[in-house]
Amino acid sequence: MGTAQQPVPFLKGHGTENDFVIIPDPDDRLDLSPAAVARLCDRRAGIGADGLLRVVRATGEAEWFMDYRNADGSLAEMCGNGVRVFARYLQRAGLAKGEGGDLPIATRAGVRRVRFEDDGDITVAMGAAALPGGPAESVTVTVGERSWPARHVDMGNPHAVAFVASLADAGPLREAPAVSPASAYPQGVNVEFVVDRGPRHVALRVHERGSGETRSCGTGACAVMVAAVRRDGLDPAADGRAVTYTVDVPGGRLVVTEEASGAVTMKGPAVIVAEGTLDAEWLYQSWPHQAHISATFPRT
Ligand SMILES: N[C@@H](CCC[C@H](N)C(=O)O)C(=O)O
Repeated sequence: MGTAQQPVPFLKGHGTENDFVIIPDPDDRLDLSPAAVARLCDRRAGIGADGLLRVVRATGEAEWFMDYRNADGSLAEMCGNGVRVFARYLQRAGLAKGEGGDLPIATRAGVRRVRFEDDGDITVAMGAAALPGGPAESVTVTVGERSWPARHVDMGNPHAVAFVASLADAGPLREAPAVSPASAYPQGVNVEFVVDRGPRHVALRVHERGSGETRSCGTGACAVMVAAVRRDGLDPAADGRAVTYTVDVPGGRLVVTEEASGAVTMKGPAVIVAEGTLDAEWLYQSWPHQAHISATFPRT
């Protein structure tokens, strides 16, 4: 449990403007309720962020576990931008053993390896995408009166990828798009809207499960790339050649590669912008909306 009187250190960072509160908690002492996470991520009454990264010491292949939470306090399996920002924090804190090689980081979706590039970017080995077959392969995304066919892509967390004529077509995205059949996504879904910008170059908007529309989504960029490769009739496995796409997001640019093995890598920036301490009494106070927030995955 956290000690209510002790200030709680935090940092703030972002990757292509997908922003995170980072809470170092090496010894796993803090019990951050969904309400406390939502309070921290609130852009008016809190620090403000799309999600939270709690840094916890792990045992096994990876020395550190990324406890990722969405802005509404719910848990998610994986966060692509988050894992780069998490790695940047470890590097800055002198905790990134394996620098010069690959640094393993544990997530709920399994271990992800990151590499610090000479140009300052961080590359993440995101694992292979899963492309569910059968009725779940093709889903329909609806916003208001408009609907689009979409592809179900799993990057450790669930995505529905819809190719659209214009990024403005989805409107202001104040609410989560409806995705059917709902049975394809029993835990909810992240939705990407995608347009072409040129050969092997796409741009997206994203509505994230648990966070709303954000300026970027790393797992979303990978899901989009994997869907675009198939839409474009490319087959890295059959050709025995990696394929790379540039994926523009509202907050910047990510470069995503699918290897012949199916392994996906994502390269992009990660920045720490501030650090400070949180008032623990504010953080741990009971909150009237607590009853409306639920976590849908196991805690670790
Ligand atoms: N922004 C993230 C994805 C965060 C999790 C997502 N909202 C979910 O619930 O699956 C990324 O960069 O991948």
